[in-house]
Amino acid sequence: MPLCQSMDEVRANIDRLDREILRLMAERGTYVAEAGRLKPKVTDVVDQPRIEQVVANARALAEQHGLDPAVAEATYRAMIDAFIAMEHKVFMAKAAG
Ligand SMILES: C=C(O[C@@H]1C=C(C(=O)O)C=C[C@H]1O)C(=O)O
Repeated sequence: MPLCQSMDEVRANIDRLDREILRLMAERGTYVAEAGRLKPKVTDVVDQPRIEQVVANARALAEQHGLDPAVAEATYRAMIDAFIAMEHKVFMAKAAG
């Protein structure tokens, strides 16, 4: 049973889901900023074991929801890279006083 009858319908649904994803990404970003505020040393900003744990969680959740885990992993690695850049800025602003 197809989900959509037209490309307009496909894109309306993608846009609807992107609004939710972006709202959740913004909320996620507030906690990444908190990490930048709480970490004592700049070398703590990139925590490789934690990154691998987040990616493994994303792959497992993707499988549960019927998403290709490779898509989840690529998306999460790109997202975490961008959040780390943001966290680094927060850390440097804090360190500058
Ligand atoms: C938020 C953290 O900082 C970084 C960002 C992460 C993320 O976006 O999930 C994970 C690991 C960190 O390198 C953290 O250490 O938990």
